[in-house]
Amino acid sequence: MEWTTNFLVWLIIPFLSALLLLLHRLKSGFNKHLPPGPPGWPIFGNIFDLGTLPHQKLAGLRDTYGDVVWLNLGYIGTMVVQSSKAAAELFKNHDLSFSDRSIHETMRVHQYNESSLSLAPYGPYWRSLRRLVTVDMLTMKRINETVPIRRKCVDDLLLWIEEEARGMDGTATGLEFNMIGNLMLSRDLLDPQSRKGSEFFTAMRISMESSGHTNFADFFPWLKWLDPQGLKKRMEVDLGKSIEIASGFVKERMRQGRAEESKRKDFLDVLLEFQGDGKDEATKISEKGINIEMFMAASETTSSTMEWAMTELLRSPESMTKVKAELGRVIGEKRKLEESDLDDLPYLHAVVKETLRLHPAAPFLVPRRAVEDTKFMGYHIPKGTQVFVNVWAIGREAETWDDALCFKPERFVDSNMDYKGQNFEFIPFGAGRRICVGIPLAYRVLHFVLGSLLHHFDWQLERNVTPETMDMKERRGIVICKFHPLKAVPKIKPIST
Ligand code: HEM
Repeated sequence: MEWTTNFLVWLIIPFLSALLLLLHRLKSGFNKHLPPGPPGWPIFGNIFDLGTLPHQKLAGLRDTYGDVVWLNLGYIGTMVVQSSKAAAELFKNHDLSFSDRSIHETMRVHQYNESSLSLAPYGPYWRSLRRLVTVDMLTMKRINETVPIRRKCVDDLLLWIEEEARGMDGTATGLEFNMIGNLMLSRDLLDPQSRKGSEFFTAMRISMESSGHTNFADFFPWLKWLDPQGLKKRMEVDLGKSIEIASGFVKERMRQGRAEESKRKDFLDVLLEFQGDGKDEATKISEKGINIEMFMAASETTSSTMEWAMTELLRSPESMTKVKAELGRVIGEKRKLEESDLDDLPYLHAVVKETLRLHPAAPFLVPRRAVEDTKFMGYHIPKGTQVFVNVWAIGREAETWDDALCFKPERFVDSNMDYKGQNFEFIPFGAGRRICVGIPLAYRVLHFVLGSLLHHFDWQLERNVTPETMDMKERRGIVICKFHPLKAVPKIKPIST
């Protein structure tokens, strides 16, 4: 009896899936002019074409299918933009049509997506959240007010490295978390005394990894309730833990009033004040949403960029010598790098840009979604299509970049090319309406932390590792980190403080 039931279930599920899929594709433009793409499997479509590192696998399809590729990921039609030409067309002429977000199932746990800026559907709620963040939180004034906090974090880090002499392994991530923690909550999340801080950090890390996995429930909506890989369940636990800890911080602050010791407003104060006004759509903002979001959006992106920068510099001793020579010339050996020095360090800027070109933290941006049926480069793109802009492929396209695969910061030294969304060959922070809101903060953090690490120490590879044999493998996730964390050995230089 049980056998018969199982047999019927396994017969009916694929049949129903195929039928629903066919109806869906007919309705959403199957018979219209979609971009070309690989043929795919029945029912599953192109899910298996994604491989373990989809940005790399899809970049390889450009030669066969051109600048815009179509994939059927189960039920979800997906357009992949693979060239700077197609990206320019998208952002200059169709930004509004592709300004929605595609939301993965794991991001729905604890209603996370409902109070998130990066996942908010394009509309009035997104606009008011975005205004809150750009006008109140991440302004130049606020970033300048928080210089001493970053100074203290970097000093602690330098001291810690000096004492432990343990190299970079895990350090950049820790530092970044610490820093954003301070900016958001005036709190040292990585204080070794703070058990809550380290629990928060671990839970967030696992959440980020879980949300980057291929989840069949994203491609077959009727599997959502089943959560076949258990990813949503795992996310519920880990994100739940992060939210609980962050909410604890918020409640504590509400009890205590503003952080007495600094007398400076931090972002959490801004948020709490804003919630009080009650006139705006975004009054719905809950402590869990925007706080967790800022940790997620800011921490892994900046820390993985720093790790890749250090990796590339250790692989390219000539660039390492040049960047250290510039720091030596501008700062000298007698003092530390300050944020006010950053404008005088063009080679350091070029190192960061070259790193973002080869290793954009979010290789598909944050996936977009078509708000309406759109005619794009002669193709019919149905409403609801998921859109990947493959910035990893764009940063390596041979037509734009000489020696595209080589790390050569010099290419940016006398160039006006910037990552602020105007040069479509170089869009690691995205472009258009939904461009990253954190660019001004990321700019400060990346240059200040990397510059300080380079100026304060001489870095070497571990024994038995050479620039040629260094491991460059990527780990899949929402943010592309190094698969094996970088291990580098610091040599302390005598700098008077
Ligand atoms: C190296 C550092 C960073 C990189 C590479 C990066 C990259 C990105 C990318 C690619 C997007 C999507 C853009 C698009 O769809 O066009 C994005 C969005 C976003 N980023 Fe960043 N980011 C970084 C740092 C930060 C920081 C420091 C913060 C905040 C403190 C932040 C907050 C956000 C938010 C809130 C969004 C969503 C914006 C929206 O949907 O309107 N990011 N980021």
